[in-house]
Amino acid sequence: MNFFEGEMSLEKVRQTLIRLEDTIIFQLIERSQFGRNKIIYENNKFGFKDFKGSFLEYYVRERENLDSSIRRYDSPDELPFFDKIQKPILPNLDYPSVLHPNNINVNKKIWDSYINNIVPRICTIDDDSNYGSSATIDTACLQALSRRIHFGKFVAEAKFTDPKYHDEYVKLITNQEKDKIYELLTNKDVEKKLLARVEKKARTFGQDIEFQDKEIPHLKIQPTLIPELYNDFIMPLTKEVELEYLLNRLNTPNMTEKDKEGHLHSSILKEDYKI
Ligand SMILES: C=C(O[C@@H]1C=C(C(=O)O)C=C[C@H]1O)C(=O)O
Repeated sequence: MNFFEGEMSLEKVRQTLIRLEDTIIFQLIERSQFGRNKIIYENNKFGFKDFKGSFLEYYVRERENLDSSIRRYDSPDELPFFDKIQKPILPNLDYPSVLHPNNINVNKKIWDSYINNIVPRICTIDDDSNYGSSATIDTACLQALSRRIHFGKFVAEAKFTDPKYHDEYVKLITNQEKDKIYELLTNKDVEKKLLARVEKKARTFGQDIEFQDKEIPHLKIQPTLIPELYNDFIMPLTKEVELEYLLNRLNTPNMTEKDKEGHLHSSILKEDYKI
């Protein structure tokens, strides 16, 4: 089953977001076991030939070159529906293409938030020289975060097509009323439940089995950090994607069958759109 069979239901999309929490939390816990290793995010520190970026950018680029499932587009016309609806993204951008196929402004924010806020908060040790391991997990973290945040497009599409809110959205979008759209797409109840759930998951997934006999379980990560990161970065960025998608929603024709198909073969792997 995928989102496009029948109505695109908000419930189905939300279930996927919940499932993606597991991936994100596991990867962040993994990353927290290594030092911050700041040097891997700084440009020009490793003396790569003909490459001026950071170790992480180099690493991600090389990894993607090996991964045939990452599709690079030759022109904006090739972009599938959901990418067209955002500003078309051309290849040869500054940032690695794990994050490319979608919205470049958001991609930059994901990248910057991750490096400047998320990593410093979860890594308690400063530098332990595990540069390769750190970059490997960073790639997985960025992929998981990017995927989750860009799912905002599906969330927004489901909200837009919901008969209960459709007319209201059309009116607000016609007038480009950003704040009101943001307010309408925000669901405080869902957010509150999410924050409680991800803390519980962090507490559960982060237990060290070796220390199980002790009365107080040994936790690999401070569990309250995870809801903090969701609250400060992951949810706001998701909502930004939703908002931008909706602001552009009336400029684009409805999805054709071909668009639906194309989309399922697009940037984010096909499997990830299945439930
Ligand atoms: C994703 C949604 O939209 C908003 C963003 C949320 C999030 O990023 O988790 C949660 C609730 C909403 O405020 C949703 O409604 O499920």
